[in-house]
Amino acid sequence: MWRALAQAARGVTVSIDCGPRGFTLTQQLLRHSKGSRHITTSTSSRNHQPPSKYGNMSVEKPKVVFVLGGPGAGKGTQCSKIVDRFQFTHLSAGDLLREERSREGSEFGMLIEDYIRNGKIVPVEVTCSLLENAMKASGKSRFLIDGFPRNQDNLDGWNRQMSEKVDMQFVLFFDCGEDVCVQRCLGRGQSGSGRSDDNMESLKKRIQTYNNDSLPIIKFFEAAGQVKRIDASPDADNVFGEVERVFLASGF
Ligand SMILES: Nc1ncnc2c1ncn2[C@@H]1O[C@H](COP(=O)(O)OP(=O)(O)OP(=O)(O)O)[C@@H](O)[C@H]1O
Ligand SMILES: Nc1ccn([C@@H]2O[C@H](COP(=O)(O)O)[C@@H](O)[C@H]2O)c(=O)n1
Repeated sequence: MWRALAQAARGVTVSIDCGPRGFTLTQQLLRHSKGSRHITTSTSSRNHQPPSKYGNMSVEKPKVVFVLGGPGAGKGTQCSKIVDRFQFTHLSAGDLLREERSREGSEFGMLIEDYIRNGKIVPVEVTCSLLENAMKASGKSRFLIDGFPRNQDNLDGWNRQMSEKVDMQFVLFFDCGEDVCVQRCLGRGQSGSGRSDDNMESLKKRIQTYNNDSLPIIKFFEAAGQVKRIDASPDADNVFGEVERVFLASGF
């Protein structure tokens, strides 16, 4: 079982106790932060994204939109459309974890696979470091952070490590019934997603995690007036119509 032992100043270096051998997580992850497959950014010249000032931390903070919703609600689908239309870089926490799981030599591969297959939330020290590394590596300044924060541990870790370094705009919440979510994930599995969690057994656990751990986080943001709720049950183009309205109204 993983246990966070300590977090150094500014949350950059994190030591994780992973069984008998200790190691420094950020050193492990930083070596592999360049050229990641999970990053999708607009290539259209009309959507040219201003260069980031994140590297030297001296000027404007990067803007972040959290994208939340049940498994299969359509977060990734809508993020691709937002990237095409607005000046954002898409970072999926799940994609980053899958990439780290598959990386040759990763110390975390088997543990991440166990968490994903069982629909559990990976300790924030891993996920938040992957996100921060990807943000820095992108050189961009507007981020859709998809599938994060997913539980209280995610939120607490983000607040320790990242909240003061970024300018969080709002939470984009894709609200979708459980049955629709399940059918979409099963359909994605049947279409060859190759995901080890697009099956009924994993989905039951993912939905339980969503209801028990993720919904309270969405409610927390809602109470703070930070949630933009989108009905995610219509077809993807109609959902995007609503998403577009939200981004335009928010000045993007
Ligand atoms: N509005 C929609 N109507 C019908 N199908 C959709 C819609 N949005 C997405 N899908 C399909 O549902 C499946 C899940 O979509 P997507 O991967 O975008 O969801 P997600 O919320 O990112 O899922 P996860 O959290 O499991 O990664 C995909 O096969 C996608 O093509
Ligand atoms: N913050 C997160 C996000 C995801 N995970 C794990 O990855 C699985 C798949 O996530 P998707 O967003 O791609 O559906 C999820 O079920 C978790 O096991 C996580 O641990 N923390």
